[in-house]
Amino acid sequence: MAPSQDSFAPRREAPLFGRLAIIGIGLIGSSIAHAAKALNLAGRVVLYDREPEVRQRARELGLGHEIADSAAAAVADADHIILCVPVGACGPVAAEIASALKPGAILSDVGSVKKSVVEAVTPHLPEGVQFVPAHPVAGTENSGPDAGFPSLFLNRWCILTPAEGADPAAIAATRQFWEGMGAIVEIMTASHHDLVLAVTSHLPHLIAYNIVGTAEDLAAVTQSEVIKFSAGGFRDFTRIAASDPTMWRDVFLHNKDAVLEMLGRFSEDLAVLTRAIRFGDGDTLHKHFTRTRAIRRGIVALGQEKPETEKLRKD
Ligand SMILES: NC(=O)C1=CN([C@@H]2O[C@H](COP(=O)(O)OP(=O)(O)OC[C@H]3O[C@@H](n4cnc5c(N)ncnc54)[C@H](O)[C@@H]3O)[C@@H](O)[C@H]2O)C=CC1
Ligand SMILES: O=C(O)C(=O)Cc1ccc(O)cc1
Repeated sequence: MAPSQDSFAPRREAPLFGRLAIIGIGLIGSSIAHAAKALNLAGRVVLYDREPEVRQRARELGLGHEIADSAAAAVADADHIILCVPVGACGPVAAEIASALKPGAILSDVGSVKKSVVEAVTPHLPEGVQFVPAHPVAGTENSGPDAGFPSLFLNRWCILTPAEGADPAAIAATRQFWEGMGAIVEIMTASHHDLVLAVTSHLPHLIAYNIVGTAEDLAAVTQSEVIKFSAGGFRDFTRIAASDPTMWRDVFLHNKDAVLEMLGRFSEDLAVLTRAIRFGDGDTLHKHFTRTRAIRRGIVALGQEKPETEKLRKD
C-alpha cells in the first residue's frame, strides 16, 4: 500500500467498497468521509443529511464525491451504508432507506448504544442485506460537518456487535473498513457493549452534565467565578458537558437499563465517600484515591489515555 497524503494511515491501492453511503453529516459522518476518500476505502463516497444547510455546508467543504438530495438516492447502489445519525434516528432512517438498499449491501451504524439500534433497525432489513453494527469509541465534544477530521479513528477502538449467525464476510469487510481508518476492532454482543459503555462513557458524560449544571445553579458562585477558577478538574467537565444535546439525550433514553444500573452502583460508592468525609475517615479516602490513581496510571502505561483533540488534528 502507498503511504497516504495525510500520512495518518496507509492509502489503499484498490478501494474496499465501490460505493459508500453516509447518512448524517455530523462529526462522525464527516470524519468517515474525510478518511474514506483520502485512504481510498471506497471508490465513491456519497453523503446525505436531512438538514438542507448541512448538505450545503458539506458541499462547500468538498466532503466525499457527492452530496445526495435524499437518503434513498444516497444509498442506491451502495455497497456499504453507514448511519451516522443520533441513536434514536437509526430505526426511522432504516425504514426510509430499506426499499432502496441493494441485495448484498452491508448496512452499518456508529451509534453509541447498540442493543436498541439493533432492535430498531433489524425489522426493516430487506432480504440479502447484512447489518453489522459498529461503534467507534472516538469523538469530541464538537458536532456538525465542520467538526470532522480524518485521523479521528486512528488508534481508537471500534466495537462491532454483529448478531449471532451474521455473515462472516460482511463482518470481515466492516472490520477491514475500520482498520483501514486506523481503528482497532473488537467484537462483542450488543448487550455487553451497552453495559461496558454505560460505565466508561455514558455515566461520565451524565456526571459532567450534572456537575456543570450544579455549579451554574449555585447562587453564591457567580458566572464569572466559575469561569475564573475553572483551570482544574471543572474545566475538563465543561468540555464534556458541551457535547451535543440531541445525541446525548438519545444515548440516555436508549441505554436506560445499563445506565440506571451503573448509576445505582455509583450512588452507593459515592455514599461511602460522603460518609468518610462526614466522619473524618481519612484512611478510607486515601485508600480509595490510591486505587483510582493506580487505575489511571495503568491506562497511561497501556497508551490508552485520550490525547487532547487538538493533538489529533491535522492542519
Ligand atoms: N460525537 C461523538 O463523539 C460520537 C458519536 N457517536 C455516535 O455517532 C452518531 C452521530 O453523532 P455525531 O456525528 O456526533 O452527531 P452530529 O450531531 O454531529 O451529526 C448528526 C447529523 O445527523 C443528522 N440527522 C439527524 N437525523 C437525521 C435523519 N433522520 N436523516 C438524516 N440525517 C439526520 C443531523 O442533521 C446531523 O447533521 C450518534 O449516534 C452518536 O451516538 C459515536 C462515537 C463518538
Ligand atoms: O469527547 C470525548 O471525551 C468522548 O468521550 C467522545 C465520545 C463520545 C461518545 C462516544 O460514543 C464515544 C466517544
